[in-house]
Amino acid sequence: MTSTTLVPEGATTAVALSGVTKVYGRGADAVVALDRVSLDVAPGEFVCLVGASGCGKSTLLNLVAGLDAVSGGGIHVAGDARPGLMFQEPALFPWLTVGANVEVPLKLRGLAGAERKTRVAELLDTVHLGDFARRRPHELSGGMRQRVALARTLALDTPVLLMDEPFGALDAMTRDILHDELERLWTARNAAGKPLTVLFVTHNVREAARLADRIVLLSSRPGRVIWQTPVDVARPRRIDSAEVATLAAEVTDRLRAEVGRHGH
Ligand SMILES: Nc1ncnc2c1ncn2[C@@H]1O[C@H](COP(=O)(O)OP(=O)(O)OP(=O)(O)O)[C@@H](O)[C@H]1O
Repeated sequence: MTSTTLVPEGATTAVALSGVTKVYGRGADAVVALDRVSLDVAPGEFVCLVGASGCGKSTLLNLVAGLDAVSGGGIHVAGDARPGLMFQEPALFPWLTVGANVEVPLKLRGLAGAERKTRVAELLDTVHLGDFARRRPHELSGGMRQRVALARTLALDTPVLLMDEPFGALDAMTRDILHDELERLWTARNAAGKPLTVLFVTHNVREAARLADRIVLLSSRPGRVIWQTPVDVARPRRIDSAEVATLAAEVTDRLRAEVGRHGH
């Protein structure tokens, strides 16, 4: 099975991948990273992509972000909106204050000075950093820096958020808090009629079961969609709940079977 979708027929999609193939290099050195991946993501849907190391998860996000070109197939992002991208490293400008970091996308979007100030304050409040606008990144903890990165990505006012292991470098407690915050702001955006579609890559199956509306499992290289499941667990969720643990165990079994099939 290389082409699957759980989005009801006729529903609009925020991100559509159809038969996406990505090959790096040429000839004998060619690496097929993705092989005919098809995936429709509904507006406001939270999709977690899981898979063994090297199965092409980051490649997929980079292609959706427009940072690289597909070798075959097509990608459509609704309204041709530029997605926001967040990585494991916050990638903040160390010489700028927290507020100035969040202001960068607003300047690029051409917002006037007064409007920028208001928006920076709102965004920092959203991630509970209202009192830290004048600090510099090195004065903050890792979790706080990732919150600044999230505020800066939200400043793009994008309907599509691409997250590549964004909490992978954080301790479990901090990650837990950021899961709550991300879920809260994602729920608020959807409730306000400004859907936030999230494509979230993780190695951590518990994290996927904690956050996702749908979990999509990619095969080992070349990456293909081999299995997916809706997550019917009421929100807000807890990562240590029995329902999340049961689903995570099922995904782990599937992942183990896939890794075992490939011997790596
Ligand atoms: N620029 C590149 N040139 C050649 N091969 C590449 C390039 N980028 C990625 N690859 C290869 O493509 C495959 C998919 O890489 P990718 O980083 O997308 O996987 P991943 O699932 O995100 O991995 P991980 O979980 O380890 O982060 C890997 O085999 C990788 O070595």
